[in-house]
Amino acid sequence: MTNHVVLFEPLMPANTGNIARSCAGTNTVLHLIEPLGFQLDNKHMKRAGLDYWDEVNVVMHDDLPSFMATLKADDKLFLISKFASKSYTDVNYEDTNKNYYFLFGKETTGLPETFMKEHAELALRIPMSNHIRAFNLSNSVAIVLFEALRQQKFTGMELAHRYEHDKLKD
Ligand SMILES: C[S@@+](CC[C@H](N)C(=O)[O-])C[C@H]1O[C@@H](n2cnc3c(N)ncnc32)[C@H](O)[C@@H]1O
Repeated sequence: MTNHVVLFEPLMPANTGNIARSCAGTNTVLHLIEPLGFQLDNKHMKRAGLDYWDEVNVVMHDDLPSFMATLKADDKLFLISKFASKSYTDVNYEDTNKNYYFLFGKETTGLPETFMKEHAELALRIPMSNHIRAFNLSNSVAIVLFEALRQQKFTGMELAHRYEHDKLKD
């Protein structure tokens, strides 16, 4: 079982850097669908991802159809979009034999409308008030990813760690 975060044409390097850091910390594969709005060596992206960029398994895709062509019959794909009427919490992500792919839209225009309509049954919303247009992309990734990880009982992650200088222990 693996979790996959898929970013459709991300524009802002700091968002992708933050998401790369979250992926490194959760053993999640990061897929980037081109074109990107920045160079992968952008200093803002590197800074947001700090020293963690080398720890992330990054897979590049030329475009959305190329990414879709890599999916296997058993893979579970979800479109993460405010336009969905089903909540991301109303899905079971527990099956540890499956690959879960969470596809997020670009910061300005989200996912393409025709693609959304073709796969409407796969769309999931993060509940939100009407005071904002949408959540930030990297926050949206963290919200959905950690619900999947919670249901998977944080498999492969450390629930506790003994640090050399530990603020809670001697
Ligand atoms: C800044 S939002 C883009 C908003 C854009 N106007 C749109 O049409 O989706 C960037 C991405 O974050 C995710 N996102 C933000 N808020 C969300 C919400 N309430 N529910 C689900 N996804 C959300 C989506 O993947 C979205 O494409």
